[in-house]
Amino acid sequence: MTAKIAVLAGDGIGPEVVEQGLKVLEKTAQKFNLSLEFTPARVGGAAIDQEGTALPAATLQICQNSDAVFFGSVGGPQWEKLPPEQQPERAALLPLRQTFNLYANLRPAILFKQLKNASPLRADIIGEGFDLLILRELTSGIYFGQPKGRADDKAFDTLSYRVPEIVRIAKVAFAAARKRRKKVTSIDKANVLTTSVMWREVVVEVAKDYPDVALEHMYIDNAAMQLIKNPRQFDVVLCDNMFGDILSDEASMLTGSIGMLPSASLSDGNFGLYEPSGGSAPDIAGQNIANPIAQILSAALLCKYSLGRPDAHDTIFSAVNQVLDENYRTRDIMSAGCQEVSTSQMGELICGKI
Ligand SMILES: NC(=O)c1ccc[n+]([C@@H]2O[C@H](COP(=O)([O-])OP(=O)(O)OC[C@H]3O[C@@H](n4cnc5c(N)ncnc54)[C@H](O)[C@@H]3O)[C@@H](O)[C@H]2O)c1
Ligand SMILES: CC(C)[C@H](C(=O)O)[C@@H](O)C(=O)O
Ligand SMILES: [Mg+2]
Repeated sequence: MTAKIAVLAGDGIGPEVVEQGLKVLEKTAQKFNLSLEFTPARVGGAAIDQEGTALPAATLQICQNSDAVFFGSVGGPQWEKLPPEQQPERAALLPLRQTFNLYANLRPAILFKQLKNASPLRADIIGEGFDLLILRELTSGIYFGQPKGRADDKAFDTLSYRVPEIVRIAKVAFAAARKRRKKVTSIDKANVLTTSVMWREVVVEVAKDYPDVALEHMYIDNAAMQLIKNPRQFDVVLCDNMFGDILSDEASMLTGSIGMLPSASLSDGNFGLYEPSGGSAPDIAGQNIANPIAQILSAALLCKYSLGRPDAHDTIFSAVNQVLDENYRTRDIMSAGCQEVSTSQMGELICGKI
């Protein structure tokens, strides 16, 4: 059976890194005899410029007809003068997440041992490395709560959660932890926020069905500090939408660069949207220097979750490992004694190991 993949490259470095991700997916498909059909579609600022809207109906239709969306990134200074609700992030990415009910956002932050020198952490803190999973609730919380708006000299957003929204993301966290090191750290601000008090209560309830998984609670401010003090204490880090956004960027840097952090946004079935956790990086766009590994590892997650092929995932992961073993680095993860390569060279090198 042919798997249909919508390709939404978007803005900034999006097209450059998506091209490398596609090369890797094509090579992987050959190796594993998978039939993949790619359909490109415009999104974000690129779609605004061509069609006057960040998420054209045709793009949404292509996504609806697909088994997965391979997404680059959207946004940039050119579109920041538009009314906020027309800008790429709010008019394309958030509606996509909501339309497909992609409530579970997996952001695995893994320190490849070859990148110890690229991490800002001290060697004794890194130890043998770390492998944590930031699990971010993606379709509720302050991003989507109503009302939001402005009146006179006031602006407001609403942070709200319903119990079932917390139950479902907590179940994903415990199920994931069961296959890992059996620990969930639930992040909240229950000393101040009413939503967090309920979040904590609900997580405690859900935990009763997973007695084999240890649960701890941590305030967001402490978590931001503990991540740097000792990232190895974490296994699955369960966060609401906003806290997960922030902690995942922080965790990415501990692995060497935001250019290393992939993500999978999932719902209850096999459909998913796969994108790097970072953005369109306008400061380096068009220079062929962006790190494509986050996009390539997002392709690996696509194989695992939407195609049901963990073997293809592992092959891509191992290809990245081998290229790092050979000391090839993009600029963001460069260190002494390594060879600097461009975005496209990194993509080629990884393809060569598949
Ligand atoms: N999912 C998305 O589409 C997404 C995510 C985050 C930000 N954005 C948008 O991207 C634009 C820029 O946002 P920002 O600057 O806050 O965040 P950003 O992640 O784009 O960039 C932050 C810094 O990280 C660097 N960086 C990011 N990805 C990199 C890569 N693959 N390789 C090497 N360096 C990389 C950038 O050069 C920059 O210095 C904004 O319009 C923002 O809204 C989009
Ligand atoms: C671009 C923005 C809307 C998005 C978010 O905040 O979710 C991004 O920062 C991310 O982490 O995917
Ligand atoms: Mg973010």
